[in-house]
Amino acid sequence: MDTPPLRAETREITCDAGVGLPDLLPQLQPTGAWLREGEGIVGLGVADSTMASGSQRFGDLAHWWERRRAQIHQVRDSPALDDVPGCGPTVFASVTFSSRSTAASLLTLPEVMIGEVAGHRWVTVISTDAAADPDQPLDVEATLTRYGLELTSGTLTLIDRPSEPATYRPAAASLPATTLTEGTHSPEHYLAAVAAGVDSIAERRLEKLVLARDALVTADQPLSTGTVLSRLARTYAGCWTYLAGDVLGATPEMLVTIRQEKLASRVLAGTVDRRVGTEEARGLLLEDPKQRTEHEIAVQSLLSQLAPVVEVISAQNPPRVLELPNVYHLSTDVTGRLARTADGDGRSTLPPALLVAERAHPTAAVCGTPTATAADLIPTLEELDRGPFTGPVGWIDAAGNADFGIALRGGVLEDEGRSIRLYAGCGIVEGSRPHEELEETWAKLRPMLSVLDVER
Ligand SMILES: C=C(O[C@H]1C=CC=C(C(=O)O)[C@@H]1O)C(=O)O
Repeated sequence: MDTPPLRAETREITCDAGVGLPDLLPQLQPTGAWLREGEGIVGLGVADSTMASGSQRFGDLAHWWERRRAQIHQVRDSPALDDVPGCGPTVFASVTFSSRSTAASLLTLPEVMIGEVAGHRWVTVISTDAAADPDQPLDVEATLTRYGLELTSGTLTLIDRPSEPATYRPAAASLPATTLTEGTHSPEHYLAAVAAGVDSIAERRLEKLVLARDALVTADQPLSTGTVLSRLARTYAGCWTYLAGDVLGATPEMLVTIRQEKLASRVLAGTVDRRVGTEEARGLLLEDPKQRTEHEIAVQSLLSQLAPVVEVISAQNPPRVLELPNVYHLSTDVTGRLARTADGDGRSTLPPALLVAERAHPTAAVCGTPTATAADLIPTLEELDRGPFTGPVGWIDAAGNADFGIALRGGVLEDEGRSIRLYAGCGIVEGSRPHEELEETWAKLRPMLSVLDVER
């Protein structure tokens, strides 16, 4: 199919003093987001997009972006932005956990992107007007106006911004009243699924598997996605707050970060509720063989799955304890270097980011060991289509840099944003107790429940 070439213009900007992306979000209707510690990228509108499904979904999406990015004519007003990851035309990505999911895996190229990374701030506007004269500059200001933004002398503001920048703070931005209801199954169904998983482990059919459940939050009006993301980005600032398609949340787990040939990952497995004190939690995680085994299985799965595409890879050892506002996790950071291969013309190339993510997915933090046995057993016991939950979520820029988190601690918007289906799961190993795992799912649902103002 013939697709028209796209034009992209990136401009360096400033914002009012003290105003960052989380302050702008409640007034915007983002179509993509990726934020950590107040920095990141937010997308508005859609310039182009694609969907894929089945076992070829990673390859199909990778192929689309390889072709599409080569068709974008880029202009930048500042060389300082040249090597900033995520700057310029960037797609937001969400890939389903299972190749058998009925949900779509997708890439979205927004029409407008606002970014802030390492002190650099910018807007990128992508022209969707195929009939426009390619020699005429893009009307960046007019495009921004359509999204409620104003760019004057290089300063980006909301058109109807509050008179005092301090009142950008979204404390007052409210959400409609919400109600929590049971998901696809009852909590008893989850207890039975975990008990059956423990039995399969006792029969030595597998060593570990991750079992999830869902819960539904409904409202009488559409939920403001920008407000939900802004709240997550503030409360869970150390996590990666994400939106791609209909999936959003704040994940603490990084599947792969790619910066040219450099690769990094953060593996989490092993959890203790934050209601326990720090010293006690450290003991419960670092000195419990069950938690250490569950964690080690997840680290080894990532290392062995990435082995074919890396030259060098190493994992921090021993793991450390990561403190989040809702839970503590055992955490291992992994770093490595991607292997170059020769393409058809003999040029040395790096594997596309989506194909690296395909290798890494699914780790035993979201599936199990052996992977194929766990992947077969999970749908039988969960009786759930996870859709994008526990799949890779993030972004890829035109230079091939990418961040793919694991879509955890989040949910999928349904009914035109009037409801959101939340998901949480737990790693099951020998000795796991169903009631403790059910309680752990509540701790993992807490970030979303709290930003949605849901009392449990
Ligand atoms: C499957 C989830 O978490 C995974 C990631 C970190 C710790 C986990 C655990 O301790 O069970 C899970 O493997 C979830 O948050 O829904």
